Amino acid sequence: MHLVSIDIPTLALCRGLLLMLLSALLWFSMRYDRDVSGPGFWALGFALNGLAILTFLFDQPYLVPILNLTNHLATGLACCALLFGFWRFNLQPPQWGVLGVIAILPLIGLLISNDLGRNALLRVLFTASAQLVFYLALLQLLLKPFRAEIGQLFGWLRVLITLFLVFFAWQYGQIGARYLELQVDTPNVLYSGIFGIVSLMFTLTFAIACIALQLVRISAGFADSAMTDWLTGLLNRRGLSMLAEQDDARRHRDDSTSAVICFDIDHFKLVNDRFGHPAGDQVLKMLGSVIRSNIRGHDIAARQGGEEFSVVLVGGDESQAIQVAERIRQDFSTRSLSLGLALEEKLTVSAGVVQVVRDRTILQALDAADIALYAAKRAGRNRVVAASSLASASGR
Ligand SMILES: Nc1nc2c(ncn2[C@@H]2O[C@H](COP(=O)(O)OP(=O)(O)OP(=O)(O)O)[C@@H](O)[C@H]2O)c(=O)[nH]1
Repeated sequence: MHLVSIDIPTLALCRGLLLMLLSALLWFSMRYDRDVSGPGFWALGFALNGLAILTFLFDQPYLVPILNLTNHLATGLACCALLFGFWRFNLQPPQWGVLGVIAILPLIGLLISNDLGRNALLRVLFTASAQLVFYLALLQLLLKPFRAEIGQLFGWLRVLITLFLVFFAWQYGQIGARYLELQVDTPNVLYSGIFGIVSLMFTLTFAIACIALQLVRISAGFADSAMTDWLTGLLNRRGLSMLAEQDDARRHRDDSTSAVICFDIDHFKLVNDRFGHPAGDQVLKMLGSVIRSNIRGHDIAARQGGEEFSVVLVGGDESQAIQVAERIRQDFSTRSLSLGLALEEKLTVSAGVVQVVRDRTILQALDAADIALYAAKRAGRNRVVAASSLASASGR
């Protein structure tokens, strides 16, 4: 009994064309992305997938060998491109062995089925095995999102793939049973039709999920650049305020400390006046890189504007901050020589240091560090002054 009548070529046409369309959309989205390699491979993968499916539209006997070859080659390469795209997207190294298996299994299936001439089922089973390897590799890859924003989408994709794998196992389990000439009593046309529709829905949802992943990454990139200083790559004032708030909440929760340092390049105006703004920019970039190389990964570094930089030593105290500030001060004056500016003296920085006391915020501590910084300037520059030393001096 036929409950529904499903026209396989029409289904193939819809699926092939929709995949091409989604591939074009992914291609288009790459205009807004700095790292285009991941989505570029997805676009290629979906286009190849579409091409493989469109081969089902033709049924002229003389075309069968070339269509079979195209279908198998395109299916294997499509899975490789999609997987490779996920590796690139997730900033992980590709596993070439897995790609090799996925690309070669469908071709082996094609060769064996032609040589043995038994029937087309063997060929289908080899292609399905390659796809199974692809889905399993993908499931494993989706366990490790490279940034928090995409974690939820990765979770949804895992659920989608797992559900599809159930259908996949059911369909190809039946084909395998037929190949082994086991007795399976199923209305195959209807079931293949249902599998065709499920497979269509899955592939389209999968392609749309890739577009969504790409959009989330693009918007996360925009958010990052709104918080980043264009010249040094450190945080800007906005980024600093956001992370400072997070650190305030953490200290409140853990009842722990942090320390802040403010830096200002001494007589920086002279550099601009004598060597021009581009040379001044070089000096600012260098201080940014000196700071970055002297703090730990979870510390916060920002260029607040002009030649003023600040650092939050997360979980640090005043004595650690003095050490770090001293290290940066010395490193900066040594490395400034490498810029080759014809200055009579080395370039130097002054710094103000303060420990963030209980019930105060990082932004309040930065104001106190600024006062210490200007005390360092008044005392002759090229030195580190702790806010606590000012308080004890004024208390005396
Ligand atoms: N090249 C460059 N210069 C900048 C930038 N932002 C601010 N400046 C310059 O930084 C200089 C700051 O000068 P001042 O505030 O007078 O300070 P200073 O010359 O460093 O003197 P002291 O801080 O008292 O040691 C000005 O000349 C600004 O034009 C920037 O993004 N690039």
